[in-house]
Parts: sequence; structure tokens; C-alpha cells
Amino acid sequence: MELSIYHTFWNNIKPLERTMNTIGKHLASYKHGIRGIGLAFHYETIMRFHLAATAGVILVNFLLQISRTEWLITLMLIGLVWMAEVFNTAIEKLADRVTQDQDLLIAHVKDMASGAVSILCLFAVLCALIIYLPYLF
Ligand SMILES: Nc1ncnc2c1ncn2[C@@H]1O[C@H](COP(=O)(O)OP(=O)(O)OP(=O)(O)O)[C@@H](O)[C@H]1O
Repeated sequence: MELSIYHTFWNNIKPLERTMNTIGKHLASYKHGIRGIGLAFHYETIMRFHLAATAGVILVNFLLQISRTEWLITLMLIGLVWMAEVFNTAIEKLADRVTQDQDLLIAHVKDMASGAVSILCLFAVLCALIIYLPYLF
């Protein structure tokens, strides 16, 4: 009888323990992610430009009193640009680890990673114009 209580207890506690471990791992990955963002700021000065641009966009959004949908679009674009820049920085660092020598493929990899950020920035500017211009004229 006592043994059965023991088994019941452990059978109930194990899933709970597993859940706690999963939550712990999840929280740890957020910690690594935050450290990664800090590292991107450390390696790439352009991250400061993105921060200033983000502050500028948020200020303009408040001043122009844009709609909720327009807020969502601008916030998503800000997030995507930040994400692309952090990926770009990570790819650059990985490429530098592969070789510090002049290498054509490394040049192509870095150019493409940088191109991804440029595409996003171009479309973000187009979206900003489409959203803001009707409020101004
Ligand atoms: N090992 C290499 N071999 C050949 N070309 C390279 C190499 N490293 C960098 N380059 C060239 O120099 C460019 C700039 O690379 P760098 O690592 O200096 O990044 P960055 O100045 O931070 O650029 P970005 O503006 O894309 O963030 C690359 O896009 C690539 O064309």
C-alpha cells in the first residue's frame, strides 16, 4: 500500500519536474538571447543607429497619431530589421571564425547577409512613406 502511494507520488511529480526543467531551459535561452542582443550592440555600431531610428519611428507614430494597424506594421518592421541585423552580425562573426584570409566565398556570404538587411530596410522605408505621407499632405 505504502509502495503504491510512493509510486503515485513519483508518477505525479516527474511530469512536474520535467515541466520545471523545460521552463528553466526556456528561461535560460531568453538569457542567452538577451546576451546575444548585447553582443550585437558590442560588435556592430550600426545597432545604435537602429536604436535611434526605432526611437524616431515611435516618436513620429505618437505625433501623427497613426492607426492601430499602422502601429502593428511599424513595430513588426522594426523587429524584423533588428532581427536581420543580429543575424547579419552572427553570420559575419561565424565567417570570421572560418577564415580571416581574403576569401571569395566569405565575401559572398557576408555580402548576402548584408543584402538581407538592405532589402528589409528598403521595404521598411517604403512602408514608412506609405504610412506617413497621407498624414503629412
Ligand atoms: N575574409 C574576407 N574575404 C573577402 N572579403 C571579405 C572578408 N571579410 C569581409 N569581406 C568583405 O568586406 C565586407 C565588409 O565585411 P565586414 O566583416 O567588415 O563587415 P561590416 O563592415 O560589419 O559590414 P556590414 O555593413 O555588412 O555589417 C563584406 O561584405 C565582404 O564583401
